[in-house]
Amino acid sequence: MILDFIIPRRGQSLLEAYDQWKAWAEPKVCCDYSFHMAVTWWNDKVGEEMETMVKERGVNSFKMFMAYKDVMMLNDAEMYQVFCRCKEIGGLAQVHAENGDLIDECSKKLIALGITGPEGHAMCRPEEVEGEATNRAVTIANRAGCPLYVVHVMSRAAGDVVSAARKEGKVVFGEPIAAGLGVDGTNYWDKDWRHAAAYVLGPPLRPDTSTPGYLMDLLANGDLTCVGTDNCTFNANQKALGKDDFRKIPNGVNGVEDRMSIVWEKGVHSGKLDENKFVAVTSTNAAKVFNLYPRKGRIAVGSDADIVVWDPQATRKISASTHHQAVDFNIFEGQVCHGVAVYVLSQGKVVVEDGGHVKVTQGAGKYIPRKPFSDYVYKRIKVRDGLNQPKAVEREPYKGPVIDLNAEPQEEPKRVAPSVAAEFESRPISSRHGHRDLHASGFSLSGRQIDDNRGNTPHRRVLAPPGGASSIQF
Ligand SMILES: NC(=O)NCCC(=O)O
Ligand SMILES: [Zn+2]
Repeated sequence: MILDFIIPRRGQSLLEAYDQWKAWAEPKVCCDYSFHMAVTWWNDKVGEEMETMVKERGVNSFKMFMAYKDVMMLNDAEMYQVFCRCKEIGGLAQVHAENGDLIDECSKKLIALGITGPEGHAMCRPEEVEGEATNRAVTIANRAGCPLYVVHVMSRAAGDVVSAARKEGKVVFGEPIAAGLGVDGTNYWDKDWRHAAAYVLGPPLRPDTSTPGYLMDLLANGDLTCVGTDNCTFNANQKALGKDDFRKIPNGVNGVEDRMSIVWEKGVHSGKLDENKFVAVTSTNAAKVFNLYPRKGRIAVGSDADIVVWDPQATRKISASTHHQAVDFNIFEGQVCHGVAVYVLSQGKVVVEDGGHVKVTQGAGKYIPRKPFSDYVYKRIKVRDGLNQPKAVEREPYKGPVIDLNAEPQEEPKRVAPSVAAEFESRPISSRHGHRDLHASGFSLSGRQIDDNRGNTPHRRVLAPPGGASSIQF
């Protein structure tokens, strides 16, 4: 089964986008499928449509972009609103965590410096940009009391944020993808433009070559939960839209077809995961998080017969020349992986046999609606909400005087000589607060006044610094 992302255009109705994606899928899809919904803009109507998505279309996960400024990016306040809405309707908030403002600024600088190739894509979004956004998403989710799923965790920094949040007990899930576990970001510096551009995705692969192994370690210890792919392929001539400007290279790489082999090779064959953990991170955990379990993610009477017969000893060499995906490049080209799917059954029918021969029927895949409030995600949240209702302090009402800080000042005391009073009144009104600007006053913090030398004029003292709520004593 696959879960695809519906991505409405900014301003487009979620329902309309759903219908469009469904119409694309229905005649072609070869296995069961369901949808996540991206929330690329926000207003009350979007909030209402999210509820319709959950109740009438079986969509229970909503992705927000913290990157792609001016196209799909939401700001923090909008994210908070969407997270709150997710919580009300039992949806799972998903984030693409990168700081879109910083990426935008930095990429402009790089272009001005003449760095236009794919390496610029990695240089303008270093891992702190992912780490910061991941931390911000965790914070916003925590303020909204909403569970969070971080899609495509691509760096040590982001992985560490997810680990720390989980250690603190926050309901946060992190998803590495096949690309991040199988290859690294040194490819962006390849001399062949076509090769380098083929690896462009967001967040990028990291030039730190220890990153794939580190992400696998987090998967092994349970800090990361499910292996996704974010499969989103473009041919070389489509990537070439950005031949003179890395910002125009369409983001996305392959992953679905090779995901299982990559996880087996880098995880099980390396001794980091056992076979049971392999099943959990490639299937069962996702079924639980997205509320498909036990229909999917389990082999048992009553569950769907989507089954892989796996030969752990067999090997295969990954190549664009033999793969089945509609793309002319494979980011795992040449890798030899242990672990081969000898047979695959979908809905009880054999769709792959003899270690690779595919025989599917287009349109045979069924849309699988998903219910909200998945236990795996929401059970802890519900208990906590029951225990932690915010409560006001009970106290006697305040009965003293209340001063209106915006009211016109009282008449100046009579004892101030008229010329001094005129000088005081002539100080400009500050544009920000509508009050007199004490920084420009003749008062001094030492207590010295403009009229100190005037015979019997009384002495005035400022009790609080300028800019704050000062009171002047006579
Ligand atoms: N990972 C990736 O670049 N996919 C394309 C859209 C997205 O950024 O999620
Ligand atoms: Zn994304």
